[in-house]
Amino acid sequence: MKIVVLGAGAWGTAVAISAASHPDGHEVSLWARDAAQASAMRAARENARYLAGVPLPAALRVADGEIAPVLAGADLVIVGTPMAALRGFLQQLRGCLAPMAWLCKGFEAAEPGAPFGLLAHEIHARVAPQVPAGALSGPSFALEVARGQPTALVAASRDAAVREALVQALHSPQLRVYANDDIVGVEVGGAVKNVLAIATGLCDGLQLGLNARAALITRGLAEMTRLGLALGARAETFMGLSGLGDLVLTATGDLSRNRKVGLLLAQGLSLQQAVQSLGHVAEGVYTARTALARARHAGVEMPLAETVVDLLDGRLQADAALRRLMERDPRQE
Ligand SMILES: NC(=O)c1ccc[n+]([C@@H]2O[C@H](COP(=O)([O-])OP(=O)(O)OC[C@H]3O[C@@H](n4cnc5c(N)ncnc54)[C@H](O)[C@@H]3O)[C@@H](O)[C@H]2O)c1
Ligand SMILES: O=P(O)(O)OC[C@H](O)CO
Repeated sequence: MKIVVLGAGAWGTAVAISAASHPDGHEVSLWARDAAQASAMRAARENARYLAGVPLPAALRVADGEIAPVLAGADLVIVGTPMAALRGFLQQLRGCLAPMAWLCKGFEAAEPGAPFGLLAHEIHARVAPQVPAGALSGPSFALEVARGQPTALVAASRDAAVREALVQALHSPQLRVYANDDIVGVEVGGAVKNVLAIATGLCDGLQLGLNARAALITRGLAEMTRLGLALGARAETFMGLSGLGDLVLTATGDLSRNRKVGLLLAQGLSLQQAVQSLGHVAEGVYTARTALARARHAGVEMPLAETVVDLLDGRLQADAALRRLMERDPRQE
């Protein structure tokens, strides 16, 4: 296959490395918007800024500049940027006939005048519905995938051809790719787990204990599922890789940037300091407000997300956040 990955951050690069190492011998291009970064990657055969120490396979070509020539003849196009850049790429890809998939996990910030922001498949439906598309999600730290460590992902799309293209491109002895047609469930899981990972980082940073962490993850899963069901997802999706799987990984794995934001807030850093120190995107910071706005619009209660939003917006101090959650009225599980 000829595969193009747009965006040379940590995850775009890791997915491109994985595709270029595939036993079927795919031809893979990784496009970076920054020409200097692309040229450094070509020279060093490494993405030193985002994935230092992992060599780029010989079958991986690094591109920059105009996107159209890079896309020519592609069998699969993967957008590897954060959520905030997806709409712009979908607009550019309107004429694309090849299956495409995005890697971002989150809700877009609300457009001016809109009551709330959208999930990626909702942006796709409005901007480029004619392009066959879907999401690649699931529990996956870029560094582990780039190193070829065992990982299982989910190819989510209502379009079977997109699910099949992703499986054909990436399923390998190192990387299992499961197909799922519940794109709403897969995307709600991928977005909300980022918010919950901030909460878990905070909980662990404040040394509240393992009981508290388990309670947070379990109640977080309930919260995520409630929102998903209200938006049309299937309940069983939340028990799978893109729900429970990604929530456990991101909430407990120290490679998570979202978890790290929570840990840094617990140390007393401001949100700005925490975000700046990462050097990578932490989608939960941008997604939390939209997730909560969607929940309110759908009449769904999300006390954990609400607490994270109040914390991020400076209305609540770290140590008061847990008190508020613990002081809620008793209820049925
Ligand atoms: N890193 C991971 O382990 C991982 C795993 C699964 C999913 N994700 C998701 O993938 C998405 C990307 O994450 P990441 O870790 O690669 O982020 P990152 O911060 O490492 O890199 C982001 C990349 O996107 C590029 N970019 C940003 N805006 C752009 C624009 N407008 N046009 C072109 N390029 C642009 C940046 O230059 C950078 O190369 C996020 O939504 C994240 O939640 C990340
Ligand atoms: O580092 P994070 O918190 O953005 O999480 C990365 C992946 O989404 C984990 O599946």
